[in-house]
Amino acid sequence: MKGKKGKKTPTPPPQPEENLAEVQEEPSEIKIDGQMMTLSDSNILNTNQITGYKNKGDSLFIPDDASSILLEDEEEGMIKVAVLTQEIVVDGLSNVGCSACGTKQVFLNLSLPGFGLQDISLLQKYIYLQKLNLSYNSLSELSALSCMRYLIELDVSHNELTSLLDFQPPFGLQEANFSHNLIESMPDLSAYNHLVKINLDYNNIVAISGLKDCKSLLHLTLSHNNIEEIGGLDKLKIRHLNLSYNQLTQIENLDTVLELQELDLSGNSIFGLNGLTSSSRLYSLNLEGNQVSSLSEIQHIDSTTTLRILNFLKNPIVNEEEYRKSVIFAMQQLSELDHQVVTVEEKVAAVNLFDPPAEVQAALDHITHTVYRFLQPSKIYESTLPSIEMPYPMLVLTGPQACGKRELARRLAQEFPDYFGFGISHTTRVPYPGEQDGKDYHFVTPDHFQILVRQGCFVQTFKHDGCLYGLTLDAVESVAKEGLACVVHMEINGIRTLKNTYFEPRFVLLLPVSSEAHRERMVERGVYTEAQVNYVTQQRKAMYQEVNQEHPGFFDMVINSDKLGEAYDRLRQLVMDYLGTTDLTNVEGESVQPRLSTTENKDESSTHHTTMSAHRRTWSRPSFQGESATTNDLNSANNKAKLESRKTPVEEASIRRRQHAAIEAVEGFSPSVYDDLFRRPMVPMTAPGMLEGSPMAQAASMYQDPALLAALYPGMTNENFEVGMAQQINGKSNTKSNSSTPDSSNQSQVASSGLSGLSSARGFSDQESGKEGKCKEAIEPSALSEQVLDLTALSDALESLRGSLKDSSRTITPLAPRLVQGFDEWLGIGRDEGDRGGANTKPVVPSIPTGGRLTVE
Ligand SMILES: Nc1ncnc2c1ncn2[C@@H]1O[C@H](COP(=O)(O)OP(=O)(O)OP(=O)(O)O)[C@@H](O)[C@H]1O
Repeated sequence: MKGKKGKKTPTPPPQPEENLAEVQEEPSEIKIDGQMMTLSDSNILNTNQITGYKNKGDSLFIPDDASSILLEDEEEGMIKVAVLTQEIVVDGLSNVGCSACGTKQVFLNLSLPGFGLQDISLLQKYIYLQKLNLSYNSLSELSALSCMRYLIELDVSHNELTSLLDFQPPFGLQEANFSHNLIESMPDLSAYNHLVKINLDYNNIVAISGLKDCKSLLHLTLSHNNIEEIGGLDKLKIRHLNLSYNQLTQIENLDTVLELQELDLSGNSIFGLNGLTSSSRLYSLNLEGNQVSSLSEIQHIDSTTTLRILNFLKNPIVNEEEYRKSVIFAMQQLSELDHQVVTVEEKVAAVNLFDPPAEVQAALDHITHTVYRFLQPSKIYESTLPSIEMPYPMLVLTGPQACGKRELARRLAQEFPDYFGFGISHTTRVPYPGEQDGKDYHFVTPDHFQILVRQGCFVQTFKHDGCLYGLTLDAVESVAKEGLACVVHMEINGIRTLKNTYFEPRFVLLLPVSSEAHRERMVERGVYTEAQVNYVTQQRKAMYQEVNQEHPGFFDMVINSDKLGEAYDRLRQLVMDYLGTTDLTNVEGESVQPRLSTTENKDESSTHHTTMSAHRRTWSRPSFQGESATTNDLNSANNKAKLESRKTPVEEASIRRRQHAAIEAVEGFSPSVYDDLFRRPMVPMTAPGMLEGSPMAQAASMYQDPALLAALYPGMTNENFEVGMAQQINGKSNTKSNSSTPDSSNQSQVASSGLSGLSSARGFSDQESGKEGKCKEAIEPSALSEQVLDLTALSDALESLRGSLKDSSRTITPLAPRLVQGFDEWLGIGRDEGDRGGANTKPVVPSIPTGGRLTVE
C-alpha cells in the first residue's frame, strides 16, 4: 500500500464475538474517582475489555450514561460510540496495581479500542495509567495524554493522527504503536529516550528522522510508508528494522547500525546488496519482492556469518541457474532460505556441485569413466589384461606444475627403455613451443576430448586452468603391451582418481622446497601468467605439503625437486636399486644404458629373454620388506615359478641387495634411498608378508653372510647356525603344535607360514636351504596354511638374537637396536593397540615387467 492516504475509516478490530463486554451487574460497589477506587470486594474488579463495534441488530452494551451518543455508519452497517463517557472508561480499566508513587491502588491499564472516539479529554484525570490502548478510533490529536506521566505502552494505531507523539512526553514511554495513521513526518523524538519499540507502519512518512537520541530504541518498524532512502539511523542500537513496502532502491547507511539482527526490506525496488557488508550481527534478512537479479550480489552478505534466515522470493535472482544451491553454497550458515528449511543434504549437494572436495571429485570422475567404459563393447587388450592381482605396472610422478615431473618421467623412460615407457596423456591445451603432439601430449580439441570421455577411454581426467587433461587406458596399454611399466606425470587430482581404480601405481611426489627456485623455473618457461605462478608456487605447493604431512602413505616417496639433476639421480637410484644395477657410468664417466651388471647376468638375461618369449608375458611382482602379500600375489608368484625354472637376474639382484641391506642394518651403515623407503612402521601382515618383512626374515638373511655371522657368533659357520636356528624354531614348533589349543594353532599357522613359505620374489626363502644356487620349489598356498607356527619359538629366537647382539664384542651401532626393536614390534611386544602403522608398505617402484622389450629369437 503506497502513496498518500486520505482520511481513513477505521476498520473494526479483529476481535472475536466473545470479547464483547458483559455488563457488570453491580458496578456500584466500586467507587471510581478518576482512576482511584475503593473496594469492598476486590473480586468485582474483573472488568472486561469493551469492544465498541457491533453489527446492526445485535444487542450492544451501552452504559446508562445518557450523554453517550450512538452514531450509525450506514456504509459499513456499524454502530459506534463517538463520545467518551465515564462509564465507558470504567469498563475499559483493568489491572489494579500500585501507583507510580507507591501510595495508592490504581488501575494501570485502559483499553478503549474501536469506539470511534474523537475526543479523549476525559482521560486527562487518569494520570496513573501505564498501558493505554486507543486503537481503532478516530483520534486526530493526543494532547489529553500529556498528563499521563507514567505511560509505558501506548497503542493509538488505526486512528487519524497526523503527527507523532504530539503530547508532553511521558517519563518512561517504552512502546508506541502509531501504525495506520496519517503521519507524514517524524518529529524530534529525543525526549522519548526510553522508547524501545515504535511502530509507524502504514503512514505517509517520507523520511526517517528524529531518532538521533533514541538510544534505547531496539525495534523500529516503518513498513508501508513512502520512504525513499535509508538514513537517520546512525549509531542507533536498533536490532529489528522493518522498512518493507517503501520506495527504497538501495541499501545504504546501515554500516553504523551495528546491532542490527533482523532486517525486513521486502516489497521495495532494491537491486544490490552492497550496503550490507558490515552488518555483522544480521540474523534474518527479508528481501522478498525486490529487484535483486545477480548471484554475484551474494558476495556482499556471504561473510555475514550470523545470517540464518534469508528470503529472496519474488526477485529475478531466483531464476538464475542453480540459484538455491549457489546461495546455500555461498552461505552455508543459512538455516532457512525462501521460507524453506535448508537441509544438511542440500548443503552437501551444494558443496559437491561447486567445490567438491578432491576425494569427491575423484570419485565422481572414476564413476563417470567407469560407467562410460561399461557402456562400450568390451575390448581385449594385447597385453595381459589388468586384474586385481595383476594390475598394470605404473609409476606416477606428481607434484605442482613445473616441478619437473614430466621431464623426469621422460628421462626415466629414456634411460631405462627396457623397463619403462612414457604414458602420454591427452590435453585440450594448446602446445607450448617445442612440444610435439603424440610425444608430450596428445593435443586434442575440447570436443574430441568429450567424445573420448563418452567413449569411456579415460582412466582419469583433470581440469586445470580451463584445460582438460586425461590419461586413456590405451595410453597405459600401449606401454604395457611393450612389456614395460608405464611412467606418467599428473597432478594430485589424477592420483585420487587412480586410487579408486584397480591400478596400483606407485606415487612419487616431487616437491619444490624453495619457492624461489620453483618460481624461477616457471618464469623461465615464459608461458605462465603472474597469477598462475603465484598460485602454483604458493597455494598449490602448500596443498601438496599438507597432503603429504596429514596423510602419511598417500605418496610412496617424496623427492625434493629444487635441483632437477639431483631429483633425477634419486629417482634413478631408486629404480637402479630395485633393478639391481649398480654402475651406470663407464670409465670415461659417460652414462651407459643400465643393463644388469655382471657378465653372468647378461648371459642369464639373454637366456631368460629367450625362455620368457616362449611364454605369455607376465609381470614380476617384487616384494619388499614390509610388503603385505596376498594369496593372489602368492598365486601369481607360484604360477610364475612354474613357468620359470629359475629366477630372473632382476630377482637375484634383488636378493643380493636385500641381504646387503640386512647386513648394513646390523652394522649401522647409513641406509640407501631404497632402504629409507621401506623402513616404515610395521603393519599387520599376511603370512608371506611376514616372511618378507619380518625381522626373522632379516635374521634369516643375516646368517647367509659369513662375515656377519662370524661377528655375531664367533666360531659359527653358515651350516651350523642354520641347523641351530632351524632346530630352535622347528623343535619348539613341533612341541608346541602337539599340545597347542585350537586358538593358538590358528595363530601359529600364520606365522609358521611366514617362516618357511616363499614370497613372490622368493628373496630370502631360496636361501633358506643354505645351499647356494640350489632352488627350492615354490610352496603352494594350501601347503602354507597347513604348516604350524609357534610364536614361542619366535620369541626364543628373538631372545637369542638379542643376547647375541648384547654379548657381541662388536660395537653395536645405533641401527642394530632397530632390528631388535623390529622383532618386538613384529611380535606385538610393547606395541600400542591404537598405533596403526602407515599403510604405505608397498615398494615405490611398480611391478616391473620381467622381460622388458622381449623379442622372440
Ligand atoms: N592426465 C592427467 N591427469 C592429471 N594431471 C595431469 C594429467 N596430465 C598432465 N597433468 C598435469 O597437469 C598440469 C598441467 O599440465 P601442463 O603440461 O599444462 O603443465 P606444465 O606447465 O607443462 O607442467 P609440468 O612441467 O609440471 O608438466 C601438470 O602438473 C601436469 O603434470
